[in-house]
Amino acid sequence: MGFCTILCFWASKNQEFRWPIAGRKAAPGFKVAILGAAGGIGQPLAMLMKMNPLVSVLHLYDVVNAPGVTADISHMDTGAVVRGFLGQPQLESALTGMDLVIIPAGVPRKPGMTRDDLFNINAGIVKTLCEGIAKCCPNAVVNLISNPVNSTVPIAAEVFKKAGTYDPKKLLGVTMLDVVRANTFVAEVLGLDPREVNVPVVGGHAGVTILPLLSQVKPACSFTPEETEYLTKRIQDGGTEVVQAKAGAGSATLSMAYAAVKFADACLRGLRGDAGIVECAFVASQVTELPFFASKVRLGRVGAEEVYQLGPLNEYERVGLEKAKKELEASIQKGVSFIRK
Ligand SMILES: NC(=O)c1ccc[n+]([C@@H]2O[C@H](COP(=O)([O-])OP(=O)(O)OC[C@H]3O[C@@H](n4cnc5c(N)ncnc54)[C@H](O)[C@@H]3O)[C@@H](O)[C@H]2O)c1
Ligand SMILES: O=C(O)C[C@H](O)C(=O)O
Repeated sequence: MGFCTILCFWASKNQEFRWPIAGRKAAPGFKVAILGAAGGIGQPLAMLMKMNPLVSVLHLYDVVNAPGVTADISHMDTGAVVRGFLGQPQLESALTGMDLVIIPAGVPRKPGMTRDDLFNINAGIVKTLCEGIAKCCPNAVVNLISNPVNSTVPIAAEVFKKAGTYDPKKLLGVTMLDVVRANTFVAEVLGLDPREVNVPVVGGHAGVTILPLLSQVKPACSFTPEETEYLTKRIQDGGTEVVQAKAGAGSATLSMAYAAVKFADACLRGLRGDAGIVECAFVASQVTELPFFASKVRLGRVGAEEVYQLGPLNEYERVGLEKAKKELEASIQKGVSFIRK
């Protein structure tokens, strides 16, 4: 039996387990927890958050392999103090005192599945984790990655409402990967560096609910109807493109970790009080008649401080919006009913 096996066995029996066992005092900064930290997204996300100078404490929670990932990440010579938490008995310790909780816990798609096919497993996981957040860090900003985001965000909201801790500004469904993909694919068509391109992506995070607003791309540009059709479809199917290429080994993990860190960093800069931090996210919204919708939001000291309207849409986008709302409504309702049943 190797040292790690003994450690994992001991950790699973010992609710007070921490890694490292003796740690140094944390420098000023934000305390961030990753739930699902040993997964395909969780591991590179943990690595990138350990490199973020705004993070002083990084808690890595998972139901498997948290000690191994924590030992590994803790050897990086960056500022954040890293602690690992393994299994449900350690969830409360993982969450207590956190400013930001990032959730990539849950199962990913295999070829042929929709994100909604993940609902039966991931809904329960998100519910349990959010109950922990409501109890241990009710003021934390939550970045929810677990699919189907269109339903897991409403689930989280209902859990927080039930616990009496719901603050719509603090619950953000992560749709940053859609923006990252849109920037990349649009830049390819325009022959630009993707860092020069910004594409707002609104609606939700599944199929036709992913609605890129190509009429609002910066820098200002125009597309032929064929380019619009190609880009919209490619952005909507970006996740499926990766699922198919991975052929059963999961869905996007590395680009998602990159996108999650880009979004988490924006949230932390907002919490710090930086002005003008605007990103797209799936949030409680009055932009349409639906209770949740992804659009640009201004991130500030208390989370999503302002939710922006969609701006002028062209006819192609107006048609897309109607399709998106129809599917979104059902997904939101499914999430709400899971808790209210
Ligand atoms: N929002 C997005 O844009 C986006 C992008 C990519 C993937 N995702 C979703 O993110 C989720 C994770 O994807 P992945 O590729 O990292 O999957 P993965 O299977 O590689 O990792 C998931 C991790 O979650 C852990 N986990 C399971 N149940 C848990 C629980 N109750 N508490 C804590 N951790 C738990 C697993 O042990 C595993 O380590 C999936 O639902 C996937 O669909 C979302
Ligand atoms: O496509 C998936 O299932 C994962 C994720 O939602 C993605 O967009 O890559």
